Amino acid sequence: MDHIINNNNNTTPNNETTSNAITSTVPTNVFSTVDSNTSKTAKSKQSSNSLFSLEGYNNSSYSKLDYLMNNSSYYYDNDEIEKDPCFLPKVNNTLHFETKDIQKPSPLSHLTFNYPQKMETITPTNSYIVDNTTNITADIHNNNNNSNTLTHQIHVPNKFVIIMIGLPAVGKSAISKQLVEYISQNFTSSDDRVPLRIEIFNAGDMRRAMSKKRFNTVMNLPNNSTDDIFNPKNSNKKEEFAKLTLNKLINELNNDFCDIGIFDATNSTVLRRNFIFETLFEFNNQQTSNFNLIPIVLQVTSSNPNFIKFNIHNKSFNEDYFDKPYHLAVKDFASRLKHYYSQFVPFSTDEFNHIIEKTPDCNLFYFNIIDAGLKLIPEKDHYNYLSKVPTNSNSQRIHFLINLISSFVQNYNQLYGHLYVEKVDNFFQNEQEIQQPIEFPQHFIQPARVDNINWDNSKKLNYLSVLSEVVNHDYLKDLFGNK
Ligand SMILES: Nc1ncnc2c1ncn2[C@@H]1O[C@H](COP(=O)(O)OP(=O)(O)OP(=O)(O)O)[C@@H](O)[C@H]1O
Ligand SMILES: O=P(O)(O)OC[C@H]1O[C@](O)(CO)[C@@H](O)[C@@H]1O
Repeated sequence: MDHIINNNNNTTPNNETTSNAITSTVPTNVFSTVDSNTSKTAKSKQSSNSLFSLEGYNNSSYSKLDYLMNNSSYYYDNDEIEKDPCFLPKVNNTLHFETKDIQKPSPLSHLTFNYPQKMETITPTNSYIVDNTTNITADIHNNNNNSNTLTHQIHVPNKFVIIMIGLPAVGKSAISKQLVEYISQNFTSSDDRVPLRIEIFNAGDMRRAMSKKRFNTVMNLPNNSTDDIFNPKNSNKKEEFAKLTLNKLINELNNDFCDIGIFDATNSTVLRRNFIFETLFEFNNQQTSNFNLIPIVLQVTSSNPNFIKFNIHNKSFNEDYFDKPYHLAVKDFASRLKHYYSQFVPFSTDEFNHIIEKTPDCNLFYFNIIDAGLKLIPEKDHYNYLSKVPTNSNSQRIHFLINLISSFVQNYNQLYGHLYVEKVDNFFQNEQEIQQPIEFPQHFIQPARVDNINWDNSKKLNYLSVLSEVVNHDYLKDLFGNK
């Protein structure tokens, strides 16, 4: 459906006065925009054919507006303006919209824009944007000082990208799934709100899918070949999978298949995160982007050795190791973890501040979950940066989601974390029963996954034995020594 800028001036157009009797005086055209803090008005430079012009906008808003305008059709008193309207090259940050042979706006006439449908979702990013709703008001003044005000709001919906950060096996994927559940549950109970659709995009799944395509197998231990992609010296391969995952996420958001994309990867280096933020902000500035993407960082940290051991244990049953014996899987994952610890840089408030300094017109949110929510983060240590003060329903959506995530994080331990902590405690209950390492029995040579289904106490003791051997005091010291 096309969107029409309607005349919202109560003055009814009067055909008698909309004759072509335009004086040679160039009408003063005003294109004004409103934002929640300030009202900005850009007056036209008077130019012979200028219908209106805009000044004071920066490159990105200029290019979007330029695109918007060039892809619109224009009607003047219900007659389509036949000659393509065009823009003069931008001079001094002023956008001049010109038509070659249009009659100049006459008293009380209508000017109508038809935006192509996709324009509805274009995200202008700058000063003329009000929380992603663009108020475009064009006052066409004539020399009698009558004016018609043409107003239209372009709603540019927000979508959200939750960027998980954390070392392998800290629980990012588990928490992502819990967050999906939490958000979905809280939406179903709401009255008139449209539920937000959430999807998880996991870089490990992408790696496995791509490797499967390439080798028709996922049998190679990711860490047991010359191709060790977890070794920092091979990081470019891993980066490719991350890029593919992020692209997939952005595409699905842009095609409106979901509203929130969770980017589930370690995102453990500043370089990677810079890439993510730049990609998202560039997307927001692109003319072809249908939505404005708001990044939300959710960092998961765990320093409890039992948590780490338990998680490594669980990881040895994941898809990377479905055909591998338990002890090999544990060793391999432990070695992967070492690589990650050696290069991990936690997301910090400095990094947060740096991003918003570089991109002051962005929105950015930052949350932490530490040790399954056992360590509480003071509310003030969750960071919110909203460059645009919300006013309308579009921004209510941001507030609603951010409040929801905030309450998920603040109450994480009561909501989900305590169950996990219980499981860890149960798992280690009998650890003291292990006197010395046990010989690997036959079932350890079988694929680990088979064993995991119904492990009895004796198997558990064997698991603990292997774990204690691999993830031992020296290993943990080495791990944390790197930090
Ligand atoms: N908060 C948690 N709630 C429930 N289970 C958890 C939690 N944290 C860790 N786990 C357990 O630890 C294992 C590893 O967690 P998970 O796979 O979520 O880690 P991850 O950070 O996504 O790891 P990776 O980066 O290697 O994919 C899971 O199988 C899960 O059983
Ligand atoms: O590319 P990143 O940020 O290291 O994260 C993805 C990787 O993290 C892991 O989940 C680490 O265990 C792998 O499965 C996956 O390949």
